[in-house]
Amino acid sequence: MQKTLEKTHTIPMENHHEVRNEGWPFNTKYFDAININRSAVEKRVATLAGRRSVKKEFQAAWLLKAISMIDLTTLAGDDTRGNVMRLCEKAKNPVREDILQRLGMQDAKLTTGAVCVYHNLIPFAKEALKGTNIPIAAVSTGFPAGKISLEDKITEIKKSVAAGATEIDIVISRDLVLESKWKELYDEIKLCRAACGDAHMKTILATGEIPTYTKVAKASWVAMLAGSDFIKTSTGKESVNATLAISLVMIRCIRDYHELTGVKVGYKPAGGIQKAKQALDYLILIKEELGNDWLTPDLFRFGASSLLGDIERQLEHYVTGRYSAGFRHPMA
Ligand SMILES: O=C[C@H](O)COP(=O)(O)O
Repeated sequence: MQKTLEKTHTIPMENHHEVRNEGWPFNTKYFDAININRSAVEKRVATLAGRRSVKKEFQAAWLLKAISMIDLTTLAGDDTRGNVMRLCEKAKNPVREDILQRLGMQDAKLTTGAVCVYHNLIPFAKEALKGTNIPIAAVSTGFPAGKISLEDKITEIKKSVAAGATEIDIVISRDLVLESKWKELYDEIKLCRAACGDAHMKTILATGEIPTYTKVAKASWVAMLAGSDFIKTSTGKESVNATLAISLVMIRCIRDYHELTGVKVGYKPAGGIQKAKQALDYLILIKEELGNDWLTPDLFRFGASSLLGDIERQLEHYVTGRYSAGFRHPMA
């Protein structure tokens, strides 16, 4: 039986967002008064999964949408040309043809939002993605710890852009957050943004290394004021990576920044998002807090290495009624 999705989409598939965040003059007045109540945040997200769910054909449509917002990532010490080439093939064809056909989505030209790799693997991604519009994101600025000089950070960014990355994921100096050196942090991020040129910049806060939600919120503000196109939770290498609670804190800052400036900054939770169900929880949170405008690859991405495999498995279950073994959905 064909389970076509054409009439059941609840989220638009097109991207409309074109305006970049050019930043805003630094002033601590925007975030001085922030004081986040941790238990209120945790209570709000704890009820999310119980209160809201996405069913059947809506779920399949949302999962396809989620795929279009994945930064399909490999950031491993043993990355090779071969596994980056395979990753890119998966980014181009994220769901098996027979599953897409049964969903009536074979002509949707579905791809992931981007691929995300280390700098020295950009040429292989470029080769594999030639002729597509799939962006190459590179992690930069001394990823994952950020413990290099600012001069070296700028040089790294410029090299990645020159090599063909159109998105740069930078890591911030966490010590500046820990010591509340907000103006220094602003200046550092602003210089990184200038070095990115036309490449879009996602600023990784590494929230697992920031001790309070209040500091996460303040760092989110500084990153946006300095011109980040996206704010991103984690490198995937911290002991605590993306969580719904941290996401709530960060996306409310995005909402408030939009109210102040009229500019929409994107959001990227990353690290530890492996299951389709988790992805749906994030999408529900975004829809509830920011609205449908943010449910586009221009304003929302998952940073994930293995999420796609589980989503494909759930889609196969939707069309066949059976679960296949995880190894049938290799590479993400
Ligand atoms: O930015 C992306 C993360 O490094 C991916 O983390 P993950 O391997 O836990 O999915």
